[in-house]
Amino acid sequence: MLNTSLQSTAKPQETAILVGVISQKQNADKTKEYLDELAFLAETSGVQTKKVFVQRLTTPDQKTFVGKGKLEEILTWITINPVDTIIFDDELSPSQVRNLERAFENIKVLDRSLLILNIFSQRAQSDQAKRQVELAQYKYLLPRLTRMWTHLSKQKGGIGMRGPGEKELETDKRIVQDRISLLKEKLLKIDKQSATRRKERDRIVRVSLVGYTNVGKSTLMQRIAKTDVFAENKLFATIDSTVRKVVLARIPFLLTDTVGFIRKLPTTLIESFKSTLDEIREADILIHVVDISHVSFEEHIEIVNTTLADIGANDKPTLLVFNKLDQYEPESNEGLDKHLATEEDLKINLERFRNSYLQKNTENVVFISATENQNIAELREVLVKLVQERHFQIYPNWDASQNPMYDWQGEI
Ligand SMILES: Nc1nc2c(ncn2[C@@H]2O[C@H](COP(=O)(O)OP(=O)(O)OP(=O)(O)O)[C@@H](O)[C@H]2O)c(=O)[nH]1
Ligand SMILES: [Mg+2]
Repeated sequence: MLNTSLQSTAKPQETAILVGVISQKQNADKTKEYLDELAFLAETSGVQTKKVFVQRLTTPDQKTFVGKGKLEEILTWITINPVDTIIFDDELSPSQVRNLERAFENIKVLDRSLLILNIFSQRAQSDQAKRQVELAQYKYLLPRLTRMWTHLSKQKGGIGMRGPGEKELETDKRIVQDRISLLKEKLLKIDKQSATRRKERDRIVRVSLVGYTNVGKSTLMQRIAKTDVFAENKLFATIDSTVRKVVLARIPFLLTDTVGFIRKLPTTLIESFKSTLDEIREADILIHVVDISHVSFEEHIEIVNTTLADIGANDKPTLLVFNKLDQYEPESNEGLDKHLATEEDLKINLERFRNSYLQKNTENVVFISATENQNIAELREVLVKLVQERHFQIYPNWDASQNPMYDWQGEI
């Protein structure tokens, strides 16, 4: 009895199928991994993946992303196994969206960008972040203002719905354009305020935590700043930056937790989040956190470095922190079998990573586990060294004993 009553009241979970292509640019392994990540993104926004479809194509089909045959196959599958949503791994062009919506009547058509935008809109807390996401959503939708628009706005609840989609009346491009201008104006005002606020903090060393999404930035922030910062095993747990004042070895500095990066981040989102990214651009020191237990951690490092270069923040003193050491499975030097790996292999693996990244101009490499408290003391030592260097550049005559206000503050 209890079971049925529970079932009848619980809202059924939204379901989806995912579609990706193996192309000249993206081999089978990569595609599988991207689709795993897409499934994680879907899960993060409350959608359960029912099936994944993949097609080999030189490049994605211009009209419908996948070819005719594959489209038929998907349609047949859906007839037997109805789902709410179909999610494509790459950003769809406006005409692809139109064609796919014609093919998949009554099913929501989403792409990776829209899914990410949706997660951002669910998670944004501050006025600034909310408006930034809204702006990105409008910019994304403007060239796609066709059936998709009304389609989204007519749906009751579910993903792809928050933000602009809710306002059914605003189906007119002009209204959307007006809204974009208004949002830009408001954001400009907020920007000016935060620029002033940042200036006021100018004379204190600023450290920013950066990295791919879900690597443990917020968890590490908690370790260092001993505060409650929202950390969760979901993508994009942090959208708004959090700033904390920290004192280590009697040197005060500001520590900022920032939004994680991901591959194929919608371009409209990067544009709208420019001022949030200013926190990173204006930082004195970066702590680049990496999840060493992730199979693609090296690619993640590349993506983060490219994004940093894009926003002009790639020339800062950086502390490279390999996190989740507790979950890392070293490769055995006898072969690649991870089950045969020994403590010695672990050391050799880590040494290899350290050397390879030291060569790539990163002076400081630390291996830690933020949750298990492993090697945090070593991290602290390196961080103190970097902060001190910068601090004494700003205050050549700093004398901690003359600044007793900092004495009582906590240290890790
Ligand atoms: N096993 C293990 N898990 C960790 C470690 N550090 C963090 N995690 C877990 O990884 C998940 C993500 O951690 P967060 O701190 O939210 O990661 P983040 O980088 O802030 O993520 P976003 O804000 O989404 O970009 C959480 O479930 C953490 O508990 C670690 O050292 N070991
Ligand atoms: Mg976070």
